Parts: sequence; C-alpha cells; structure tokens
Amino acid sequence: MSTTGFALEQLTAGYPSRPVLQGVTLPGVPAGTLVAVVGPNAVGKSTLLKAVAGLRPAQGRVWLEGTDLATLAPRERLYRVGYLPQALPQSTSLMAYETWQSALRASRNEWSTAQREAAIESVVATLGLQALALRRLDELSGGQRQMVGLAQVIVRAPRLLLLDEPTSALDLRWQLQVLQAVRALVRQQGAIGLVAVHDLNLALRFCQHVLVLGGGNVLAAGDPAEVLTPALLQRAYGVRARVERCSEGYLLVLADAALPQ
Ligand SMILES: Nc1ncnc2c1ncn2[C@@H]1O[C@H](COP(=O)(O)OP(=O)(O)OP(=O)(O)O)[C@@H](O)[C@H]1O
Repeated sequence: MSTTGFALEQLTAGYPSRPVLQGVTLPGVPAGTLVAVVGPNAVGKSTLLKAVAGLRPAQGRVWLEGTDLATLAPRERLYRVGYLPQALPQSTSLMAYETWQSALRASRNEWSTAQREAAIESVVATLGLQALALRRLDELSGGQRQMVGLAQVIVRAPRLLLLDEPTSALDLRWQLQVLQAVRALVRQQGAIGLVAVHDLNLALRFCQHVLVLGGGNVLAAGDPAEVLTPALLQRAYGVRARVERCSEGYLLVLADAALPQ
C-alpha cells in the first residue's frame, strides 16, 4: 500500500505483556484531511498516536506522502511529524515565545532567524495567542499551557500532526477556535491531522474522517456523518444515543443512557 496522503497498514503496537493494537489498517486518507481518532477509554488512541510518531515500537507500516515513516532517519521523521502528547507541557520558567523558538531550533534549524520569527508570528495570529507570548509557562493556567504546546507543534509546519486530546483543557470558545485553526491549517498546507478526541460533536463538526477503535482494531472508519450512528455508538461505547441535526445544521450526538454491561 502506498499513498500520496496517509495510511496505516497492519499497525500493531502496545506494551510489554499488553498488546493494545493488533493490525490496525486505515486505507488512504487524502492530503488535507483531519482525522478524528475516537473510542472508549483505554482502547489505544494514545498508543496509536505514539506508534505513528515513532515513540512506541510498532510493527506494520505508516505511510505518509508515499513514504513508509519507519524508513526515515529519526531527524527526518521529526521534520515531518509533529506530536502533541495528552499530558500538558511541563511547567518551566521559559516564556511561551522561547519554547516556540526552541521547538524551531530542534526541528527547523535550516530556517533563517527571520523565517522562524515569521512562523512564530503566524501561529500566534492563527491561534490568537498574542497575550501569552511573553508569559512564563509556570505562570499559565492548564488551558493556556495546552495552547502553548499546540503552538509548539504547529509552528514547525509538520506534514503530519498528531494531537492527543488537544482541547481537553480548553473552554468552549477555545475548543472551537483551536479546531477551526487546525482544520484550516491542515487544509491549506495539504497536510494530515490525526486528533484523538472524546467529544464526538467536535469530531462531527471539524473532521472529514473518523477512525473508531474497539477491541484492539478498527471498529469503523469513514465520513463521521455516516460512521457515527446510534448503532455504532452502542457498540463502541455501550450507550443509547441519538444523532440529530440541530437548528444550525450540524449533527449532534446526544447520549441518553449508559447501557448495562
Ligand atoms: N506505559 C504503559 N505501560 C503499560 N500499559 C500501558 C502504558 N500506557 C498505556 N497502557 C495501557 O494501554 C492501553 C491503551 O492505553 P491508551 O493510553 O493508548 O488508551 P486511550 O484510548 O488513549 O485512553 P484514554 O481515552 O483513557 O486516554 C490501556 O489498557 C493502558 O492501561
């Protein structure tokens, strides 16, 4: 399997004595697509993102723009792939701006100083982070630190963004602002984004593709509006749920009851 976009072929990953993902396959997702990775707690969403990032040993293939990522040298993989972990960035006395500079020094050292500053200004404007740039990380709230961490990933302009619950600490406004910005960036740059999220309404609203994990493999994948049906939600999460179109025209998941296990 080879593709101009992104694909997974028989990806198997886990931990010693705990296999988590067994042969996950996701056929070609076109460039410019934001993919929601969803599924219940402990199903392996973070493990999948770490394996794709090259941070967990894995078998199988991860295709990006026709290249099997495992064949790349670590530095080249770092250039192409940006990973935002689920845990918030470490609190340090560095200013947000300095953390963005150091992210660029680590992964874009071929860029001139002017290019790096332009990239930082662009991400600050896109995410609306003007008020945070000169603040120290150890003085920021959890949500503010999450936005600084996201900017560290985006500023490098990776071809593949792996974002593990990037909105978990954000209020309603910032959830929308961040996912709107990520969707627009992925589209404009012809990149690929994989976003692990619990909020299926965000997946329905912002993602063009959804990968539903269950039992170590893919339960369903495709257009979120077609995949996230009440039957699938019952199977994946053990809930009785409705999917209804709101007055603004968006599909919304309404979970009515947890079913007995
Ligand atoms: N470092 C580790 N060592 C051993 N097992 C681990 C480790 N990290 C995660 N696991 C296990 O791997 C499985 C998948 O975990 P993972 O974090 O990928 O799930 P997840 O779908 O992201 O969950 P959540 O929605 O709760 O964040 C879980 O059973 C978890 O306990």
